[in-house]
Amino acid sequence: MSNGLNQPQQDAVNTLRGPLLVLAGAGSGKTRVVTFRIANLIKHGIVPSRILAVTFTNKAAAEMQERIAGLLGKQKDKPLISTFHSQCVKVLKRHITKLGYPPRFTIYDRGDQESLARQVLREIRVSDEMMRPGDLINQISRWKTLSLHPAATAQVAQTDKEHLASMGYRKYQRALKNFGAVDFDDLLLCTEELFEKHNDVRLAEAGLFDHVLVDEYQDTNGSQYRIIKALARDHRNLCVVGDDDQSIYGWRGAEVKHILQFGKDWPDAKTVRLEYNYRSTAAILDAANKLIVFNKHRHDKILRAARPGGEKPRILQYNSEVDEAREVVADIARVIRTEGREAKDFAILFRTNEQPRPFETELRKAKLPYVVLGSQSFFDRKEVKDLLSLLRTIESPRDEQAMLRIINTPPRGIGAKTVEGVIAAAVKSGKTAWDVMSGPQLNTICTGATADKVLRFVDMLKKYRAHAEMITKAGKQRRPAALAELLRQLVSEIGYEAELNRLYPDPNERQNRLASIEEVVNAVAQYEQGKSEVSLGDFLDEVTLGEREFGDTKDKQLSRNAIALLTMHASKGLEYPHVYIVGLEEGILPHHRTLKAESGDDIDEERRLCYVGITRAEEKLTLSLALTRMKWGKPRDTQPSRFLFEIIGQAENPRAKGKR
Ligand SMILES: Nc1ncnc2c1ncn2[C@@H]1O[C@H](COP(=O)(O)OP(=O)(O)OP(=O)(O)O)[C@@H](O)[C@H]1O
Ligand SMILES: [Mg+2]
Repeated sequence: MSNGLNQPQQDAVNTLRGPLLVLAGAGSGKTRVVTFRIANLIKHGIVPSRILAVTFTNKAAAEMQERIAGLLGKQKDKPLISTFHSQCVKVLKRHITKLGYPPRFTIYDRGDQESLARQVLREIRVSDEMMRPGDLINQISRWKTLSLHPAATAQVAQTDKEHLASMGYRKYQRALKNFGAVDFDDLLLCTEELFEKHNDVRLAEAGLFDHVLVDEYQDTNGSQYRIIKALARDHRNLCVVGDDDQSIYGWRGAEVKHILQFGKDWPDAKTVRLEYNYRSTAAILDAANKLIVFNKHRHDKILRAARPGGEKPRILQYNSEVDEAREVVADIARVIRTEGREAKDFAILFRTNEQPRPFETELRKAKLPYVVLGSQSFFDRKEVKDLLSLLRTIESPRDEQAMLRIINTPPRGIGAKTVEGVIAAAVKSGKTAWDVMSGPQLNTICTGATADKVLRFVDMLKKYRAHAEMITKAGKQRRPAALAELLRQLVSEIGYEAELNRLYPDPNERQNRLASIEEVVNAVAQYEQGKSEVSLGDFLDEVTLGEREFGDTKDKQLSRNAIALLTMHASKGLEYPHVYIVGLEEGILPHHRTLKAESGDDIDEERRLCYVGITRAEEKLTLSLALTRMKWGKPRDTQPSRFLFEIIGQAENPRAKGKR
């Protein structure tokens, strides 16, 4: 072994051309191979910016960028390390007009999607009891991850509910396009469609790179799979790494078959297997291996511990979820105190988003620093949404969701009646609400005084739009923090502070709200730093894609040294010395939704999720459960998760028997 790579790892890193698959278990150094291979390609003269590496999360992308800088030193020209979604945004920015969208499109987040769904359901007269906006969005997303367009869903819909959803989907999609907006799934679908229908676009985009590398390949869905294929088809320099045992996004349309059939798509592919796990001790790895053999349909794989020995995982039972939270936190505090560990060495892993609450309470009581990873609560604050909507309206006036949110916030005398009139006129004439508001039709909708108010609003937006465009054009010549300054002016011109005073009589609350506005301004200023060209649209995209965060950001908190609270889904690829997996109960892990399903496939995915969780631990793993848990305000008895019995060897494995 040299330079920290074992023989097969070196083999992969030194394979500089052609299709390459690294199929290997958790912690075996797959991500390390991707990173070292990029560095090696650069050493062999590949221009860094002609290398594209795709990862699943922004955090993974940032970590990889850092590791490469560590290997090569800081360089000006960098490889492009990106998530699927960010890369698609770049493609769409260059070519989306070919699909009939405006060049400046908006990306809808979950909140925007739901409010549009609410509108659509109202239009087709579906009540909340029949279908909630969230249900419609989930169904649409399921269809989209299968690359089904509205027309196709009318064919596959079977139940009444699915037929309604199909109708809703058609309306939803039409409205999105009208507003010049796309949702997260569309980012992938539209890119796929562009590549499929416009070969010139595909050639131009594929021609930007000589090498494509993909981490966590087991979790690619159909669109992602086809996008990657389209990008790598000509140069064939495609390296994918993954682990079929860690495929945990089947519910989002990911298909393990993509990784298992890599050799069929690329017959000359070289396959490398890694058999040593460098992350976890043998005792932890043993638990993981005992669990995962219970799954059907596995690719046989060897995974040995490079770190011998270690402590056996602990299994702890508590009377209630409150006890569980208190004792886990007390345990962490004890280890920090007596073993000289730091807060950032710990992670508490959950199955559901509701679980962290009691833990947060206990951590606060214990005055331990913590960070909840993967939560977006800051963006859900009213004042932050208001401000971002205002910026979005300035950037892209067709974005009706954003405009309707702020047309009368703070109140400027444009009532609901006027708004309804504008929308009705827009629908009737096939125009956007913005066209109606800024055209002669306005006078037929409202009285002169109201029309004046609308016009003043329109003019204000136009003024800021022109201002923002000037800043973009000025490039490097712009004043420092020019966009942040624009935002400050805007906040003052609309009188937002006075509005806060009116809404929140409590001075503390007001101060809080004001602070989040300040954070948005700060974020804009940070975005501008060191960029040669800036634009409002670019900033907003970064925000929506989660690349840019505000407030007490995760990064800030992490560098502040904090205990990580995260779901097992979000923990993919990460590692911590001490890991606590909590709530190991039937109904939580495996999740109750999967218990109903007839086929065992869903349970298998839950088992893989548990496997992902266990294999995050380097030195010490603690599994815990509560014997009772509150349901609708009453404590209910629980049952230990079947996975616990499997781990400790007290479950019969029908598959192991069948094999012998
Ligand atoms: N040859 C090696 N020598 C020493 N340490 C190694 C070696 N290969 C990998 N490691 C270390 O093992 C740990 C796991 O590596 P890495 O994260 O690349 O694994 P992975 O296969 O991507 O895991 P996962 O499946 O969880 O994504 C890291 O801390 C890495 O630095
Ligand atoms: Mg990895």
